[in-house]
Amino acid sequence: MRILSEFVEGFDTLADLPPAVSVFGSARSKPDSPECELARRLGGALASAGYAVITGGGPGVMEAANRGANEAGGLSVGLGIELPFEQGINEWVDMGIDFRYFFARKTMFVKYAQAFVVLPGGFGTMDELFEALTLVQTGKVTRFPVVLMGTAYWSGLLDWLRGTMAAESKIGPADLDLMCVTDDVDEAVQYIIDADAALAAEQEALKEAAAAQAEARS
Ligand SMILES: CC(C)=CCNc1ncnc2c1ncn2[C@@H]1O[C@H](COP(=O)(O)O)[C@@H](O)[C@H]1O
Repeated sequence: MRILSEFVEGFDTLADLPPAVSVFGSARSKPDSPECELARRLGGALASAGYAVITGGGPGVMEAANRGANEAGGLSVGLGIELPFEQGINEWVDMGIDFRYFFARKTMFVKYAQAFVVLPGGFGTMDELFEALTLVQTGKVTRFPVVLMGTAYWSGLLDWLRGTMAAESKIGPADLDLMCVTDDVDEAVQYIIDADAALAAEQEALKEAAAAQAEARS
């Protein structure tokens, strides 16, 4: 069955991936647009910090992030999607997988990444952003940093989330803190590194507490 084989191929191919960050953004942005320039610098900075960069493997912001990672000597991953106006996986991807189903592909973006960075984009980008926020909000993934880059682009949405969605109690006040919003590549990467370190410390403390409990029982 194609659906199952997409999960199996994804899990097999990505099993040995080093720590990675998924980067999202518009398929339509021109290579010389500010968001592509930002995505390229971000891809490079993530690669320099030791993260593989995962994108949707398409054009625009995806291609720019893959390009930045590739040029900085990092691992550049593209999880492509079969579309009627198919353009193929961009040339900056070292490890590419093609999916027919969005939902199988979306599982891979979350399962194999330590964090999401979301740059300006359209419906596809919104879908990916709000899926990540829902997973964090409901505790289906823990401590998953979500970074929004492009403060001017996101400000209208953030105002609405604060002024309408939170004001009418459709989300909790703390839910808005699930995102870091910045234009600064270094700040974005540092936020991810800090969240990684906090999670590692938490897991270590849990392990030590479990070991101490086992010791006390014996
Ligand atoms: C020129 C054009 C529309 C090509 C489409 N080719 C695509 N290739 C790969 N992923 C895509 C594509 N279109 C949308 N996506 C997915 O949706 C997001 C971008 O959608 P949008 O442009 O923001 O809404 C990306 O992060 C990606 O995961």
